[in-house]
Amino acid sequence: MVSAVAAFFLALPAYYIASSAIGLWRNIQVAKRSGLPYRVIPVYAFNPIWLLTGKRFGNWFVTKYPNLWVSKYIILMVPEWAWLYGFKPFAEYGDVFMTVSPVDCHIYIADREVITQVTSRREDFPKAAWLYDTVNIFGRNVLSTEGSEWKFHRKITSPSFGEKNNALVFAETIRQGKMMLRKWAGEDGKGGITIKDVLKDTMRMSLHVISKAGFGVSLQWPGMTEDADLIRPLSSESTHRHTLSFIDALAGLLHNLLVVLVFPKWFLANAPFNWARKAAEASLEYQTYMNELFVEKKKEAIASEKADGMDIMGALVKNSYGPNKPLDEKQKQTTANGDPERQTLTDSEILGNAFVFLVAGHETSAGALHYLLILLALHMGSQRRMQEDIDRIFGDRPVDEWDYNKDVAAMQSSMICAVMQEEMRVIPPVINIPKQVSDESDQIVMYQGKQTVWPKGAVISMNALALQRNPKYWPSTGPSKVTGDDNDLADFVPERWLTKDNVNGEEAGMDVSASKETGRLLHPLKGSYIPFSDGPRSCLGKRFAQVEIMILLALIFKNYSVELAVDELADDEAVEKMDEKERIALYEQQRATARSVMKNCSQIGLTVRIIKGYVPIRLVPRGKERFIHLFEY
Ligand code: HEM
Repeated sequence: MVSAVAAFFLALPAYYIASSAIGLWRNIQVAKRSGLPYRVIPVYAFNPIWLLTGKRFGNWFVTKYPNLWVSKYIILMVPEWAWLYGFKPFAEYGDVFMTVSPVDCHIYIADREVITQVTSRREDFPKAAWLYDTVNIFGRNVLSTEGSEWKFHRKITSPSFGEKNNALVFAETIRQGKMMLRKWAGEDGKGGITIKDVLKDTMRMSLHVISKAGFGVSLQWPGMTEDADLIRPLSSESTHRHTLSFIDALAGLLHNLLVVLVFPKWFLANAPFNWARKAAEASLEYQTYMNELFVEKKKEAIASEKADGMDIMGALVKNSYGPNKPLDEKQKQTTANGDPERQTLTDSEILGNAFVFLVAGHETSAGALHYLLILLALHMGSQRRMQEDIDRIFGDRPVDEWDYNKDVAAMQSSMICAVMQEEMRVIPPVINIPKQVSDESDQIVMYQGKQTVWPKGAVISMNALALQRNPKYWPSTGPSKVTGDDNDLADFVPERWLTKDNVNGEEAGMDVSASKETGRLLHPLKGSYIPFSDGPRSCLGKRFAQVEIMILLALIFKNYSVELAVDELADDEAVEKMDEKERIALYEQQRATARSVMKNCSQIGLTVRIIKGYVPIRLVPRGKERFIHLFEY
């Protein structure tokens, strides 16, 4: 008996090695047939044990022994190599290459023509929808579905992201931005307050905007009004006794998103851990609030109220229940699959879509704004140029007179837009946008003028970060001032978007003609700029996010400059006594610290964010800067 058990355990590793070797051999044959350059990686990069240990060990090895032949194998196995090494692997292996492991063939792309083929041939290269299965917990939706079901969701949800909603985003961002400024610059508006957890506040900011523009619920910042965190049902018909406020339910759910998506609710609710029960509570409270909102919106839709300034969920409910609803009640109960006639979403689908708007629109915008504030504190010249454009566009007009139609159009051809575009070029919130080759058949893709055969079912990553640093498509303004590299494509240089300053554009193959959408800003070649993805499955909330980010930049930088806070190096009194030279040296020291913190990013959740440390900043009234005016631009 003992020897049988021992034999079994001895056989296990042998079986594992043999099956891995056979899998690897098979996948190498597939890679050879494809005609793509490929690299063999002996361990599947998403092996859970490797995922936990590989980043530290792999990155240490690759950094310490970059020229060893083993490093060339390890580099593509290091979890998050896409963030850590940027364009480097593509410079070495080509703009499209395949990794071959015992488990799969995975295709990575940083070539704009290939990206355009993948994004435009939607049925040949569907979304890897299985990656998003878990976000169906509150109902099926536009983010997680594919095929005819996705088409249906997209058709119904797109109109609710129209201009009326964007105007609502504009107005609500101003309202929320004013409250955030009161927190950051103090009630007297004098600034000088060190803000440590910038991301926490930008998260609150974007959550409040989506709460109003997505669900029609107005929220206040803590301490701004008495009923900021009031706990009350959102429907007069509800008798539910809430235990969390609406904002705490949303924030709690998003904070525990991975846990809620992975574990069943009954398990979390009964688990012996406080964090698990809190996650279950937030999820239940969120669901109850949403059901209450739904009841109210249905009443409004039936009564034909709130035609203007409609929030996204309100527009979806109106489509299903309003007087002009396309089809009858019975059809709402059927499934979308194979039902091309259907014109309205079911109740569960409306709630499912509301949830993904919250998830997709919250962290992405908040993260971008967080990075923007730090990058502008690091790049004082760009900050100054943006402020000049803000003055030109808004002049002395009070904020209440800012106008959605006029001002957004003007911002789109200004340094405000350049700064935003550049931030998403160097740090795209979603680094690897996932696709797959259709399960039905292999697909032919043209790469560098030749046919390549992409094996059916293969996973694809469109690597936005490497693509957007590819020197074939992007003009460098010179050697990097940060790293000394021979181009500055990994650096934040918003000026490269201003066509009149862009001397390298044509040489680098850029289409430097002003685009219709962005006026005098650089118009990237098709497929070379994809922070919002591209093609029919690109981001539904692109304009929503752009309006939100640009108007916030204008609001903050109209009256304030943003500087790095130096509290950890010197207190205010010490800074006061310093001469110019000492201040410059101090700020340079803090800049170096900020840069090293910013390297410590990771895409653990949905988007990239700093995982260790933080970069504190301060708002300073314009004209009263302590540091940044001392630097030459
Ligand atoms: C800076 C902000 C944002 C960025 C960078 C961004 C980026 C993206 C990307 C890369 C995708 C494609 C994902 C994939 O195919 O796997 C996507 C899809 C999507 N985004 Fe955004 N997003 C942002 C803001 C928003 C906002 C504010 C909303 C809604 C309020 C939103 C709603 C969506 C939806 C619904 C989809 C799925 C579209 C479909 O599959 O048809 N996003 N976004």
